[in-house]
Amino acid sequence: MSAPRVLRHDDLDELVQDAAQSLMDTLLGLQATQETVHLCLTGGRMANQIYERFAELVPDSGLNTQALHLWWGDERFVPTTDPERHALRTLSILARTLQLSSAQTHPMPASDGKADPGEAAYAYAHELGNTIFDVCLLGLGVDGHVASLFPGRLDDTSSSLAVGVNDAPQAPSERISLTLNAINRSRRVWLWVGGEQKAPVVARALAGDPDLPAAHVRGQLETLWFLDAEAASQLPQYQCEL
Ligand SMILES: O=C(O)[C@H](O)[C@@H](O)[C@H](O)[C@H](O)COP(=O)(O)O
Repeated sequence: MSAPRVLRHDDLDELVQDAAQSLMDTLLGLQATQETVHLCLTGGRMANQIYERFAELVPDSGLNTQALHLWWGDERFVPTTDPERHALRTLSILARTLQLSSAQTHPMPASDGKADPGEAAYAYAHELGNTIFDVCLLGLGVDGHVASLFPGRLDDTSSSLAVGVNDAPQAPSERISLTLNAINRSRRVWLWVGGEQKAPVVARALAGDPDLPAAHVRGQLETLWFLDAEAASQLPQYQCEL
C-alpha cells in the first residue's frame, strides 16, 4: 500500500490540465508494456471537467483506445437512459474522441433489469472478477465520501468487491459502489478534488480521520491527491508537493 501524496495546483485550470495530462501519460506508459489497461472512472463535476480536457488530448496522443477497459467506481441506481447516470455523462464526453466498443466499457447495471442495488452490485462484482485497476479515479464529497461509500456506513470489512447502497445520505439514495477492498487493490488511486468547500474534509482525510471513507483509500503503487489551491488551503505546507 502506498502513502498518500498531495499534488497542489495553483488553480482549477492547472489542476484540470495536469490531471488530464497525467492520466494520458500514465495510460501511454502502461500501454508500452502491457496489452490491456483497466481504468476505473468516477462521476462528479470535477471529473467531468477533466474528462473534457482528456478527450481533447486523445486525437494527437497515440493512445490505443481499443486496448482500454473502462469501469466505474460507483453509480446511481436509476434507469439506463437517466441522465443522472455517471456512465451516461462520462461516455457522452469521452465518446467525442474515443472509439469505444461495448466490450471495453463496463458500466454498473441500471435499475431497469435489476431488482435492487444489492443484486446489481452482485452482478458487477461478478463482472469484475479478478480485474485489477491500473488507475482508479475518485472524487471527494464534502462529507468525505468516495465512490458511494459514505461516512458511518463504511463497509470496510466487506470481502466483496461491490455493494448495493439503499439509504445514501445524498440523492439518489439507491446506489451501487465498489468497496474499499476493490478500490485498494488498484495499482494507482487518484483523487481529483477542487474548491474551497472541500478544504476542511481534505485536511481531515489526509490527517487520517478514520470516520472518513476518503482517509482509507490507498493504491498498491501510488495514492495521489490532485488538489487546487483552495482545496489544499487547510493542509500544512509540508504535505504538498507542487
Ligand atoms: O454520485 C454523486 O452524487 C456525486 O457525483 C458525488 O459522489 C461526487 O462524485 C462527489 O461529490 C465529488 O464530486 P464533485 O467533483 O462534483 O464535487
